[in-house]
Amino acid sequence: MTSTQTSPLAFLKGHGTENDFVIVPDADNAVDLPAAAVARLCDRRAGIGGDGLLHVVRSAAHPEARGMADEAEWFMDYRNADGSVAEMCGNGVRVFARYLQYAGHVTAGEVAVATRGGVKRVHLDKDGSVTVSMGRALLPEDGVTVTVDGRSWPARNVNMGNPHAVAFVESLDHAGNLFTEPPYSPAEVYPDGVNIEFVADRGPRHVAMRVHERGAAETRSCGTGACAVAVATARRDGADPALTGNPVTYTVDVLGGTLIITEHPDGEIEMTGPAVIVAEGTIDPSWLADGEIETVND
Ligand SMILES: N[C@@H](CCC[C@H](N)C(=O)O)C(=O)O
Repeated sequence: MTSTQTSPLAFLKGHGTENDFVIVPDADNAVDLPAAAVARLCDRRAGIGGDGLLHVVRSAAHPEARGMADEAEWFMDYRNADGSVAEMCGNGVRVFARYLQYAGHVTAGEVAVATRGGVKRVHLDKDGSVTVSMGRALLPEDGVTVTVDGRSWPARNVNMGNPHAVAFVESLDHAGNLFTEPPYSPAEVYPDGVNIEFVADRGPRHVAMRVHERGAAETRSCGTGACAVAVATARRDGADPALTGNPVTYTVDVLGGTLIITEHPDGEIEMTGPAVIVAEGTIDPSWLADGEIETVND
């Protein structure tokens, strides 16, 4: 926000499987949101609190989204809790679509949302869940070794528009407290940082995960992470839809609920789960413009 912002700023709060977001509607892209302001808003003690922030802007009004304006009227300008910019957020885009419906910008049915990871088609299902077509996963050959409390695991490199390292563990407790990012090597594999998922088996086509998110620490869910986990698990299980010609569906339990992930033979990945708006209000502009950021989201 610029120091010239003097009128109260509208916000909403929403979450998808408890991956929670501050939502800032700003159709004309008139609000400047530097990293410090985003971190202040996402601070759980001194601010509103969230794993990230959804800046809701018309695509035509945002330099990064103008090229997508013909396909998608709205752009999800996604920020992590520490203020850093991310390419994509799977739960965020489902909550973003729920917000568009809540605000009357769209009715139930399908809505296209522009993201830094391209245009995503989101379906507001009649049962209250939200399904998003996430596109295809990339599976670079190079992986890393992740270490927690003296235990190490190989982690599969999966790119869902944003980077993920997926490690299979015997118990999710082995991921430790995840207050800080687990060390991984070689670091060069992820020059822009990475989201790290720990996965444990729960049954046939059913896994559970915990995640350390880039720019936010441990969160209770990560949509792109759940997709990365489903793809990595399918490859581990010898269930590559491109080879079998059959879609494969995984149930992925996260700390905040359950996501259903289907990978189709053409590589397209669909994710379904809840997305809710829980509150709305106004931000005091003098509070936001003022003061130091002393704590990070936890
Ligand atoms: N929680 C999100 C992912 C948000 C971005 C991530 N922290 C990154 O920096 O890549 C999701 O639901 O996908």
